[in-house]
Amino acid sequence: MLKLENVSKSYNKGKIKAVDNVNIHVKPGEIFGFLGPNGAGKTTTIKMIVGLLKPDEGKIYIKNVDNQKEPLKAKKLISYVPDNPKVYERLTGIEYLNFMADMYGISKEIRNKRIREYLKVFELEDAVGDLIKSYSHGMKQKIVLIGALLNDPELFILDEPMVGLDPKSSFKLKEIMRKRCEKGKSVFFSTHVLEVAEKLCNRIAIINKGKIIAQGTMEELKGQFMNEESLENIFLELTEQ
Ligand SMILES: Nc1ncnc2c1ncn2[C@@H]1O[C@H](COP(=O)(O)OP(=O)(O)OP(=O)(O)O)[C@@H](O)[C@H]1O
Repeated sequence: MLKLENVSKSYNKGKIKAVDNVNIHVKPGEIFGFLGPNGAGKTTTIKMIVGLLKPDEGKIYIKNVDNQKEPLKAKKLISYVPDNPKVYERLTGIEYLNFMADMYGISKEIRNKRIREYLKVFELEDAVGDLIKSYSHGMKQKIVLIGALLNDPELFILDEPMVGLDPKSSFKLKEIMRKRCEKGKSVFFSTHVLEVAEKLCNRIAIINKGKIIAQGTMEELKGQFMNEESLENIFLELTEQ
């Protein structure tokens, strides 16, 4: 579903190596957690996957589509929720959702069904006619999530999705992630919340100083780190070296 091959990216004319020869493979039907301390290179990696940044080296494939060679074809397969969603504040919720559906060329019938369904899930039905600038931070996050789900993406990519969501919304999002994966679709998300990653993810990669320092299922990681019981211990041992 998603393959990163020897991907690297530097900032400031090579002075900061944000992502260093990263290899990641996400399979269909997987929830994949991308973990790492602050400044490890998570957002830079995600921005390269979604086509907002160009890798200095390496290749990224989404369902075997090279995201540099065929960017539009690759973008049709994904949806992206950034860590700090900037929404068009002068649109109403429903105008924004229709705009997103137009961008992906979704028919009226399908979009109306999906919009109704997700507005109900995230309890935004009453606010959808109001301007987004009147929304709380959590409501803005939820409208962006709904917008990103409208194209029913093969690969759903989220940067720190749980931050700012209340426990109920966070629970609903996790349910949506699980259901998508049951249908053979995939989710790739970064998080600092290790308990969420441990419970939710089929596989995990840990990045530190731009390099992947561990990748596998929880069982595989526990096998590698025999003395460590929890993901938190493994994470701390690896990232404090
Ligand atoms: N636009 C930029 N210009 C220069 N350096 C940058 C830029 N964006 C990120 N960096 C640097 O690249 C490295 C990786 O940053 P990145 O934002 O990818 O990490 P992150 O793992 O997402 O961090 P966090 O968990 O704090 O969001 C850091 O050293 C950061 O300071």
